[in-house]
Amino acid sequence: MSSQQHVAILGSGNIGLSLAKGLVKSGLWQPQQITLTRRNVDAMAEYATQGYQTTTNNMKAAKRADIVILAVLPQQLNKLLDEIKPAIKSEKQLLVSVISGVSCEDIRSYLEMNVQVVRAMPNTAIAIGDSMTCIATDNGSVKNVNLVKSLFDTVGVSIQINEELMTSATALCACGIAFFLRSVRAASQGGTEIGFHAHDALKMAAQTAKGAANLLLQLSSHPEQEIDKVTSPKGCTIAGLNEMEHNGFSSAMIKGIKLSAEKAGDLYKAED
Ligand SMILES: NC(=O)C1=CN([C@@H]2O[C@H](COP(=O)(O)OP(=O)(O)OC[C@H]3O[C@@H](n4cnc5c(N)ncnc54)[C@H](O)[C@@H]3O)[C@@H](O)[C@H]2O)C=CC1
Ligand SMILES: O=C(O)[C@@H]1CCC=N1
Repeated sequence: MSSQQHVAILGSGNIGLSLAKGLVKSGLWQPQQITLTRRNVDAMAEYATQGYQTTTNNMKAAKRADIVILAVLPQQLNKLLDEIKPAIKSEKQLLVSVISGVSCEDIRSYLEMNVQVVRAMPNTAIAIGDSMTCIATDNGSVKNVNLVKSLFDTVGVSIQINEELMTSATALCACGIAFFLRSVRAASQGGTEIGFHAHDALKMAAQTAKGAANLLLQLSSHPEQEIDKVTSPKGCTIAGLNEMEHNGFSSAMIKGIKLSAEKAGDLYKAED
């Protein structure tokens, strides 16, 4: 990463601040190369003491930056674009948006400018460097897509997908964190009912979920292949698993993901 490059993160909330921390932790970026904006500058005081530039002035932050990361909520985007429009030069900045439901073309047409836009959809595990991030563009150069990929590779694993799949990626990976957390919570509630203190049950459920995910990631195997190893004939696992399926376990997850994907596609349109 060039030591001359500067990145502005506009809307430094959960995702924006986690990304900033990841970039610095990677050693590829210095805090001095990163400007953070937020409406309440006091909420970034801790970051200012670490050397990040902090400001409420989006226009100035965008003007100075080579990479401008848009990290506000969908309903806050148009106001932000109005603020930064005078600072954006299509030949200078690369815009990176993590905003759900907003296409690259939505951003260009609002700005009335042919600037390069790359979208990135991380999840909140970005805070611990374990995000699954999907990246897409309709006009970004290969060099810029690789640059954005390298930013998000510092905070987890990233893949490039077609832009039309970004709302699906939002549901599966960004919302997905909540779905898996709720299933861990439900497992811990079951654990408490069968005899464990709540904090023990939660730890046991979370570590078991981590082990299950790692079996798939490390062995590159299929869930059913691993499930077959657990389900002894006439055993207790298949009894529990079938009971869950009779109650709609897989169906509930599939329906929830489909609904989230539909909703993700409507988040920005709802603001028009
Ligand atoms: N939370 C999540 O799991 C994920 C969120 N996203 C997307 O990332 C975006 C940000 O989400 P979060 O970080 O969770 O939201 P957040 O609400 O924590 O952060 C947004 C920040 O933007 C600030 N802000 C609003 N208007 C501003 C303006 N004009 N200038 C400067 N700052 C401004 C707010 O004060 C807030 O701190 C959203 O568009 C969301 O769809 C994407 C993937 C995952
Ligand atoms: O719930 C939401 O709308 C945001 C986008 C993806 C995760 N959280």
